[in-house]
Amino acid sequence: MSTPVKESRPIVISGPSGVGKGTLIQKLFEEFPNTFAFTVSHTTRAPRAGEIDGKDYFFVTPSTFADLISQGAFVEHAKFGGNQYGTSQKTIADQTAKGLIVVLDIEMDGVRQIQANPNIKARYVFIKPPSFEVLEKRLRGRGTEKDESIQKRLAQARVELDYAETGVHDKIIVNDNLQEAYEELKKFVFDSN
Ligand SMILES: Nc1ncnc2c1ncn2[C@@H]1O[C@H](COP(=O)(O)OP(=O)(O)OP(=O)(O)O)[C@@H](O)[C@H]1O
Repeated sequence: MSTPVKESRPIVISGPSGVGKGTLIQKLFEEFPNTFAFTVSHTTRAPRAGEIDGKDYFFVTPSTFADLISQGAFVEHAKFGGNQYGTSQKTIADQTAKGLIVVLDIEMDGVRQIQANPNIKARYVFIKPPSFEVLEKRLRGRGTEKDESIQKRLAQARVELDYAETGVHDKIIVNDNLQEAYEELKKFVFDSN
């Protein structure tokens, strides 16, 4: 079922690794399968078990990634946890042209770059953990990262949380109770302009 929306500006969802962005976005897509669209990011990181090239990410080598940067293909690209991630201008334009609302799940440097890009008029949501301790617990509980990667993500999380304090996002949602956070996200997506 598709739901009428007031506008089709892309929604940029950011927040520290492990805070629950993927979980919230998945719920939104499940409830409204014909309203939203993902853009498939490019990354130099290795696929996790079950991830499919071209669906979850375009998995590329560092050299291909560098070529795409020099061609100006990305609206944002960033290095995180030793790997590079980028969103192409084309993937956003293609989905918006279909009448879908693009949902972007990106981290802080990417948010900054999109905010500086006059061609993209997005709305910005920050997902915040109830506490740093809870964030660490979720990240460990997910079981996808080695300890070194968890430490990197937690260090980056502090920087992300400080950035959110500067008031650059349109909406900040604390993901404590998942259902409540999801309701807040839906309200923002469908109600505000
Ligand atoms: N409100 C919540 N309460 C308890 N656990 C949660 C909540 N939201 C998400 N989780 C759990 O926390 C873990 C991290 O969630 P998720 O993978 O969605 O994070 P993420 O922000 O997408 O991380 P990354 O940026 O690394 O992809 C998952 O195991 C998820 O099930």
